[in-house]
Amino acid sequence: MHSFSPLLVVAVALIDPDGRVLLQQRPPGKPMAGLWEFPGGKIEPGETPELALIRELEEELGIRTHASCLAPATFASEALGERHLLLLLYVCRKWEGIPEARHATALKWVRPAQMYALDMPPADLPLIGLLDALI
Ligand SMILES: Nc1nc2c([nH]c(=O)n2[C@@H]2O[C@H](COP(=O)(O)OP(=O)(O)OP(=O)(O)O)[C@@H](O)[C@H]2O)c(=O)[nH]1
Repeated sequence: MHSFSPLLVVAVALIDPDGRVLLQQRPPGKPMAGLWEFPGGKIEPGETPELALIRELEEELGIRTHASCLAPATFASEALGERHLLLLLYVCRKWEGIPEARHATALKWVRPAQMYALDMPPADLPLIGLLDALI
């Protein structure tokens, strides 16, 4: 039987009071360098998705949030090389601190409609319409 071991990734649309969403640009040297993505990363063994996201937000952006501020929004299911990516997307409107690009090349706040014009990972494209409807 074919064994299926998905790559579990958690990501978040941080939404500011103007309805803009934070994207970060993947740095050189990483797969998909230069593409604009939602902050997040792989869920480590033993972590809940929410704790993985809280950890990634601290590491990548230097901001703090709580599980109660993370609302599950949608997910993406997409082939990724030899693996299969399951990307769990949350939305969050409340955090502490000002996001800074600790890992990314750059950050930018964009409205969902503007995302269609940006280079984003293939898994992210189906998520844009949902965010557009949600915000
Ligand atoms: N964070 C994030 N990852 C995404 C998005 N879309 C997408 O396909 N991915 C993929 O999901 C995976 C996330 O892994 P990562 O490399 O960013 O996460 P990480 O920080 O745990 O990795 P590292 O510790 O190996 O550097 C990558 O293969 C990345 O290309 C997205 O919107 N946000």
